[in-house]
Amino acid sequence: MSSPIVVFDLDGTLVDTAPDLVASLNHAVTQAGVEPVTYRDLTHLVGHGARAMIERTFALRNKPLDEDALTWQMKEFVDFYHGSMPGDSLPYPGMLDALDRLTAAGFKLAVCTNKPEMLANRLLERLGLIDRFAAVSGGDTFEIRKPHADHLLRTIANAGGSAQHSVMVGDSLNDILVARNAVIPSIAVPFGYSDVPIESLEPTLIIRHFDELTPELVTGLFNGK
Ligand SMILES: O=C(O)COP(=O)(O)O
Ligand SMILES: [Mg+2]
Repeated sequence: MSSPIVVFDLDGTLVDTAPDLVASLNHAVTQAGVEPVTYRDLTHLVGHGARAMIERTFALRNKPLDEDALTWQMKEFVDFYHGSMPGDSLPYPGMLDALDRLTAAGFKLAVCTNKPEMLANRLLERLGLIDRFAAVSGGDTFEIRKPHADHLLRTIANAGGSAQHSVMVGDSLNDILVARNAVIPSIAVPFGYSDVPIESLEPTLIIRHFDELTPELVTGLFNGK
């Protein structure tokens, strides 16, 4: 029988990965003479996976990037990031307790991220979180990715969850869009890496802190559908 499920985005939602994303990106791009980026830049660069983050960084700095250079940049980025995990990345306040509450109430949990699957799994392993999730899918797990509805729907199916009894929790446009495309309620958090105010994304609900993420709150969204 399929279970109720809460699906989470990873970067900027479950875990504050910004310091390591910035450090790994700068490790790669500065070797090509590209000016290092800052946390403020990151909100415009992140969200579409690692390749897009590198491409956007070169575009931001008006530097050309051909296919071979991109392949080389990806390897530098991934090797450095993978090798330093978990680095300075930390779960957001209250996140672990929220996962405990939901699991105790019978919810399945899953991760739907545009981060490459291998990096997502490694980060969750290094933070001791991997066993909490019935499924983890990355930007390269399927032939499509967020905001395509199937990224979320296939994550839910892989986790043995029920799409009718599911919500998507995220920090950015692609998380709210994937939920809307899949006709699933969305919960936005304001502490991640959105480049626009999350109110403008029109999620079903906004929570300011993980303490607000209770089984009752989630179940209320199912009933409201
Ligand atoms: O790494 C990215 O570009 C996006 O990651 P997220 O989907 O977990 O926010
Ligand atoms: Mg995110």
